[in-house]
Amino acid sequence: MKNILLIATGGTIACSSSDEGLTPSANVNELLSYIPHIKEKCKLSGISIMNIDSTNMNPELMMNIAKAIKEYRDNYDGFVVAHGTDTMGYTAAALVYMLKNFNKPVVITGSQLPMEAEYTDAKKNLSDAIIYACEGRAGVYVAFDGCIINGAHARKVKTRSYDAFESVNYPVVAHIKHSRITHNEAVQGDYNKSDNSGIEPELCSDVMLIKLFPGIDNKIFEFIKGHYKGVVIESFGIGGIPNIDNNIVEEIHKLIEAGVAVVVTTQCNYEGVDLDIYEVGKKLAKENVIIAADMTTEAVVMKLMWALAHFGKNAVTDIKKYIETPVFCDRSY
Ligand SMILES: NC(=O)C[C@H](N)C(=O)O
Repeated sequence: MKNILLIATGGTIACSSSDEGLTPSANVNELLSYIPHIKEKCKLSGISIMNIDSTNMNPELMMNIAKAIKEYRDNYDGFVVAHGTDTMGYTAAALVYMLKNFNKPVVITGSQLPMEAEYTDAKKNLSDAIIYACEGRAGVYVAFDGCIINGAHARKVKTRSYDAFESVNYPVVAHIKHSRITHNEAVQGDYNKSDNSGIEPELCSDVMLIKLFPGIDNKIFEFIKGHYKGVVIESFGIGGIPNIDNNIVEEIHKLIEAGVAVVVTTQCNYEGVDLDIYEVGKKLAKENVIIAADMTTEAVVMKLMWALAHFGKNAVTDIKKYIETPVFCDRSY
């Protein structure tokens, strides 16, 4: 029987109703008490390392999740993280980078309704996550509504429905129905075997994320130059960046000259950026602009945080190389 550790962090899955609204309160053993049948599938232990609504998640706390996995890495065959759904896509992506050289499964899950609610999705999601962790397929995944999603591609797309998560720009890795897994073998072969050389739980949070909109004021870029080591810019469409009245292309030149790591992604959900299509983009691509390709914004923000923690400011060439190289199939080009 596989030995699995459940790491509880809070989220709706652990919430109870109170006069102030839903608050995370159930501890890890209470969560497990709702799925007694799972004991037939594996040996389970649980720890609570925080009990927060995931709107309060931050890089420091994400690092604590990675550190807990590092601490228990040799004692278990797989790990399940119970987490709020609102920032789950960010934490999943952060774990992909912090754990990229870890060769055991880490499955993150949560729910739209609390475990104690009558029509909760929590029991299924938690059971599915544990069942997938028992499979022994290394990597970081999100288990939600019967889907197993690559941790670098999970995005919350619905605020209320059970099918809240989508696998953006990558196929669903497996489906789980009535505890039975159907693997999508077409994608399994893509994963490189990690060398288990170590968990690197460091992130640098000196990062800004900007979504362009018609009329955006350039002054924000001057502020970014003085305060951040990296910025992710959600451009228009396949990579459109204003260069006439509101010359943001010029601002990007200045940021790069100042040693800030500038990543260009898109505000479209699907298919990614390609700066080679339009003239403005082509010019930018020749500089040290980092191209996010079809990574999700969640993944690119966390990859930048990981890269900045390891390569530092003024190491933009190394950061560019790292971000533009696929890790756990986070980008397809
Ligand atoms: N469904 C949820 O888990 C939402 C909650 N606000 C959280 O992210 O912690």
